Amino acid sequence: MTDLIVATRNKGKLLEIGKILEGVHCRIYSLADFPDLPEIEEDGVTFEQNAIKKASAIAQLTGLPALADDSGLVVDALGGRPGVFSARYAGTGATDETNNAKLLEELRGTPPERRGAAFHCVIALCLPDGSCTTFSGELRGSILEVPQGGGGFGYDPLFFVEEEGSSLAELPLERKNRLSHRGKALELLKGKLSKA
Ligand SMILES: O=c1nc[nH]c2c1ncn2[C@H]1C[C@H](O)[C@@H](COP(=O)(O)OP(=O)(O)OP(=O)(O)O)O1
Ligand SMILES: [Mg+2]
Repeated sequence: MTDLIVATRNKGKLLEIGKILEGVHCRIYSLADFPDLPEIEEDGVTFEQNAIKKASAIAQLTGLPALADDSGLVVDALGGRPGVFSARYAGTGATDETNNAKLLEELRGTPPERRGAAFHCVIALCLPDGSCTTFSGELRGSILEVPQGGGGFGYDPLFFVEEEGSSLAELPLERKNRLSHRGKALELLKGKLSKA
């Protein structure tokens, strides 16, 4: 494989994925290289369905092997919500800020021992012929009561990682990549690429 397009509109994800793929012998494109591509509707009910939908649509439209990431936050006390709806948790026009505010609001009064959560990530790699492979990763942690740190994106300032004693937003990108749901899924993908 000599070309690969990373099919995400999320700049935080793109940065993390780009760093992990640095050593891969492949020319890496992003959606910015193809400004006319349409928005792909994420109407699947699982991370896997949405990842495959995004990657296969972009592979078809560009004629390039495409990689997509579908990920989200699964909160124990909320019965797994926001899950696949993480990006739209606070409704239409949701931003990282409004999503984080809604999460704090929904967990108000929930004690630390019941604030467990996990990030899930499914990476799909699809070829223009329609064939797809998926890789997944998970990271467990808990939801803080007050945001901590200025790095990362999304729910990072509220996601506390026990082993690090800090939120994901307090970790340098490379350290986050080493332990994150996305990092784990992409390492599996890299293992596969190196044998391809
Ligand atoms: O490491 C992470 N650190 C913090 N937050 C995260 C992370 N990973 C996923 N998330 C959150 C962000 C967003 O609210 C949702 C992903 O939604 P998701 O549809 O997969 O991505 P997106 O719409 O931002 O970009 P795109 O679909 O173009 O790849 O979960
Ligand atoms: Mg999305």
